[in-house]
Amino acid sequence: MAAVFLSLPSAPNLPLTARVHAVPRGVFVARASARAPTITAMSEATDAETGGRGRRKMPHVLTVAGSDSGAGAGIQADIKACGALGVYCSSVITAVTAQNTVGVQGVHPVPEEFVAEQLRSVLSDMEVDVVKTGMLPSVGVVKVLCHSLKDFPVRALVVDPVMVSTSGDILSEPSTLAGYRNELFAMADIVTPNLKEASALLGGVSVRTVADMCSAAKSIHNLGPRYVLVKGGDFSDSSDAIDILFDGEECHELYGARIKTRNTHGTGCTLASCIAAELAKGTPMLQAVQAAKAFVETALNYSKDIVMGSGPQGPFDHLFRLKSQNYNVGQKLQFDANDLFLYAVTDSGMNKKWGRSITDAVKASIEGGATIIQLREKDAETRNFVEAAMACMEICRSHGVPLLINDRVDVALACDADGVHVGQSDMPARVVRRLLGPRKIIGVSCKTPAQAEQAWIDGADYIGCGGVFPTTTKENNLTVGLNGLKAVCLASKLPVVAIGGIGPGNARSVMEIGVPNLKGVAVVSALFDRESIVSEAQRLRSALMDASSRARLSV
Ligand SMILES: Nc1ncnc2c1ncn2[C@@H]1O[C@H](COP(=O)(O)OP(=O)(O)OP(=O)(O)O)[C@@H](O)[C@H]1O
Ligand SMILES: Cc1ncc(CO)c(N)n1
Ligand SMILES: [Mg+2]
Repeated sequence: MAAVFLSLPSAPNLPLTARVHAVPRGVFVARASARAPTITAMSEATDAETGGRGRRKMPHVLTVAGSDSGAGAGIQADIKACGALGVYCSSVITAVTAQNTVGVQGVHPVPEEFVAEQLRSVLSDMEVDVVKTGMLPSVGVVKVLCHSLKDFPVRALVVDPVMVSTSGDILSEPSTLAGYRNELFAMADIVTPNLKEASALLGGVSVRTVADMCSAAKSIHNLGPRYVLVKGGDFSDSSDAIDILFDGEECHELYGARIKTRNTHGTGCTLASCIAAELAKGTPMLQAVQAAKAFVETALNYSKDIVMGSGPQGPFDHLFRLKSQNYNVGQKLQFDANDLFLYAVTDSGMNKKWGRSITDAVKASIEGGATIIQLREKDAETRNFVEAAMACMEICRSHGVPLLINDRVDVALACDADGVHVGQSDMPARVVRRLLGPRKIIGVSCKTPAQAEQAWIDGADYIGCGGVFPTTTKENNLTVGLNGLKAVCLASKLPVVAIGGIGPGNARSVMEIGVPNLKGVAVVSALFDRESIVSEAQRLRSALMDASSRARLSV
């Protein structure tokens, strides 16, 4: 039983007022069959209460974990991480620890029956989407949790098999290992051991290299979870933070920058909570893991100089976005791939030829229907480019059209653009991601399936594929043709925009290659090397609309 389970959990409000312990189990077991009708009934009631404005469901993660008095890890990290990602987090506490930056001074497990009671309270009432587990101090608690999840299924289960703190203190009985291996893992969508935990789960095998991580991930996958993420935070002599994700078929090497800081207490709890939060929002697993990793890296970077406590491992600040303009202002919550529909790439040479300012070119392309703009200024002075980019940003924001900058991450940062587009010889997308943070849009030009796979691993949001047809805009540009475009689309999970020699006359033939992730066409000369940008954009738009309505009709 891998994915835990599609139906949204819910049950009627139970009379849970001021009781201490022991609620009869049978009451809760019986709820399962009443689940679907209950949701409808609750929606109607709440619609009436909100005066018809509709019911807003908040994504909800339940963390089942231990309390860390120092609040860097455990329940406290989980609540902060979910909160930072806009997700509600309820908490079932399995143990209370006395803990600080020096280590763990004491552990006080919560009685198993009371863990069960907390689980019933939350799961029976509060529409949990995803359960995330952290410190489960005994095999008894693992069993209690498995029972609860069978009674109250949720959409996904994230298991962080916490065993030992970084300070070396034991956080779960050795017998818990058997509970994980024999019961909980089979219900898990993802399990996230660190190097030592991966080794312990496999009877002490050595996990010291990336190849070891990959084979450990495969062996743990045999215990039942759908995905395994072996975390490499403990590879402290590497300049990268490398994690390995095994999806049942392939091992993906996920690279991030290793932040030089002592403030890494709770990275594992935070990572697993962010994965859970993203899954609760509906993000697919692979992207959820990437977003979580980017969050940890950005939080560590923001917090690297914080001084708290005298011990070797300090906490970091999960709520950095509330405090830092860099990580917050004007950011899109999620990239909308449909924005790639009519993608206008400005060209400084062409603007010069037609005597246009870059802002006039941008205004006209938006007026004609462009859905995203990229500024490609190969020969502008930096100061002029930044000024023009700021002016274009204002125009684009006021029309709700995203603006990307070609190649120049510094210019994108300076004008707070929505993102950057890079080619194969520009800065690697994963470095761009590190500089721009998790929420900006990153596009990568790719000609081959291998480049497309790398773009995804590096955390890109979309692929630009071409030149599809021969073009004069780029010298010595290899043409991939419609077949090359199709091969890249089929090989990638990312949305693709086609580029190179495309205009109103051939846009339809491009869109008709019939792959769902081809989202639009990007054009340079078809708009900017023409007398009227507005009317050329309109012609192109109607050719694209025509192609998409035909595609819909033929489905
Ligand atoms: N210094 C660092 N810079 C960047 N990323 C890091 C760093 N340390 C850890 N990470 C990342 O944090 C995530 C958690 O990995 P880690 O191996 O630290 O987990 P853990 O040992 O379970 O953490 P903890 O037990 O301290 O909560 C991984 O994605 C890892 O790559
Ligand atoms: C309560 C708790 N959970 C997890 C960890 C692992 O970081 C910790 N140190 N403390
Ligand atoms: Mg851990």
